[in-house]
Amino acid sequence: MNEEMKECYDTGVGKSSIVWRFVEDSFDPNINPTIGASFMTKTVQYQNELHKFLIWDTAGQERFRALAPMYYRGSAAAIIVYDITKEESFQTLKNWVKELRQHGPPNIVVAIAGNKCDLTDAREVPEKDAKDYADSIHAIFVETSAKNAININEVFIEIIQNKIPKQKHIFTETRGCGSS
Ligand SMILES: Nc1nc2c(ncn2[C@@H]2O[C@H](COP(=O)(O)OP(=O)(O)OP(=O)(O)O)[C@@H](O)[C@H]2O)c(=O)[nH]1
Repeated sequence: MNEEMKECYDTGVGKSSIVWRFVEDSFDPNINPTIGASFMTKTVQYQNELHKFLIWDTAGQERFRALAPMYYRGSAAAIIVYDITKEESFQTLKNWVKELRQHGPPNIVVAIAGNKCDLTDAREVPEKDAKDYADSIHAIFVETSAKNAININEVFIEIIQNKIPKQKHIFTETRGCGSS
């Protein structure tokens, strides 16, 4: 991990909630923080083909951040999550992008998810700023709400459209610090 990742703001951005919404179509307002990492799978049909996602949901707490490379090293795609109501989480995300570029697989598909878009009154990160940043690094970008099921399936469909090989892992993370 680099020096910039000392400050970690990726816990609680909604990584697990996004995965739960995608895999189980449910939402738990009292979900516990992830310990270490959790693993889930989901198969979706898209344009007459089955695509199986093997998803590592990494922990956002700083004490787990050193584990992240174990999960992203073998991954075909990474969903990096920030909270649109927390500017710091967007800055942390940029550090994660740098880390993935430096140490991740060379052709990893990167998707940026600005989660909690249902909390518009508390927004701190303008959608345009995040979209411009994502475009500048050729990443997929969507604003999501795990709570209201907004754009959750769309993130994964966009990853399929970016032509990741079948049966590859997905790594979700939020940071610039660790993952979730
Ligand atoms: N309003 C709103 N709350 C959300 C949303 N997604 C998650 N939350 C809430 O945010 C809190 C943290 O969600 P988690 O899914 O545990 O976040 P995480 O990023 O996995 O957290 P760590 O496991 O600590 O890294 C929980 O109280 C969720 O209910 C969302 O889209 N909208």
